[in-house]
Amino acid sequence: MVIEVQHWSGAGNRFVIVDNRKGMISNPLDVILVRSLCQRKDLPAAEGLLVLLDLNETDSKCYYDFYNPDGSTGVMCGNGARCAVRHAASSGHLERNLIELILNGCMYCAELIGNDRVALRLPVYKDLRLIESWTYVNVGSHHVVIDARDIVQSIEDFHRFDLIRFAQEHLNSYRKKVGIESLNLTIAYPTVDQQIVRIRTYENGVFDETQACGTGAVSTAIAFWIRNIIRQVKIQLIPTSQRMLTVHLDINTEREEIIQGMTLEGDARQDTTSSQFDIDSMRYL
Ligand SMILES: N[C@H](CCC[C@H](N)C(=O)O)C(=O)O
Repeated sequence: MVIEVQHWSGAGNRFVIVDNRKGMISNPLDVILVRSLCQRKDLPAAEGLLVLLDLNETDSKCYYDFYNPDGSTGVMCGNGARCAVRHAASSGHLERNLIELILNGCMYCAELIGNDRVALRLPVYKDLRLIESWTYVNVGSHHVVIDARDIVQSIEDFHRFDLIRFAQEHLNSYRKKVGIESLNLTIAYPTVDQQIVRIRTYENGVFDETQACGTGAVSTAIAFWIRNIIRQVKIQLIPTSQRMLTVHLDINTEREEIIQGMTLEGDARQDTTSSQFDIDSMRYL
C-alpha cells in the first residue's frame, strides 16, 4: 500500500508527517517503518516523524504522535509540535487560530501567527537540577544544558566545536549523574549583551546534531534564567539552522525564581512537495 508523506520543518528541525486518520498503519508504528520513513529519498534524513491520528475541526483540536528517527516515542518535541498544528490547519478547516494539540497524549495550546509562525504554550517543567556548572531540565523531554563558555573561548570556537565527538565522549557521564538514558545535550553561548543565545543540540533518538531543538531552546532559557545568566523574560535563541526561536518565560511576580510556564515561538513550514512511500516494501517511490 502506498501512502503520502509530507516534508515539514520547524526552525530548520526536519520532520516527515503522515496523515493516519484512516488507520492505514497500525499505531504505534513499527520501529523499522519509522526508521524507513525518516530515511528520505533525495532529501536529508528527517529528524523526527509526526503521525496525524485525528482532527476535530469545530473544536480546533488535533491529535498526533511524535517519533524519533530511531523509533523511540513518548517525548515532547517543540519544533514538531509547531509543525503538527500548522499541518493540522492545512489538512482541515480549523475554526480558530487557537489550537489544542494532543501530542503523544499530552495537551498543549498553540496559536497560529501570520503565515508560518506558531506560539506553543508548554506546562511548567517537570524537573530542574543545577549540577556542577551544567543544568538538567525535564520539559517533557530530557535536556542537559551546558554554558558553552565553560568549554570554548570564543563564538568562533563555538561554531567549530566538535559537538558530536563531545557528546559521544561525555553523554554517558551525564546519564549516570542524572540517572536518565534519553538525554539531549545542548551547548549554549550567550552574546555579550545577553540579547541572543546561540545553541547547538545533540539529540537523543537522532544521535546527531540537529538543525534545531525546540525543547532544547526552552531548557536553555530556563537554565540561563535560573542561573542569572539571562534576565530577560523574552529570550531569542539561534540554532544551527539560523532560524530563530523565541522563548517567553512566565515568571511569578512575587518570586522571580519561580517559572510558571513557557511559550516557544518559531516558524513551521512545509518544505517541498509530498512523497509516495510504499509500506509493503518500506521504501520511498
Ligand atoms: N529527540 C528528543 C525529542 C525531540 C526534541 C526536539 N526535536 C524538539 O524540537 O524539541 C528526545 O528524544 O528527547
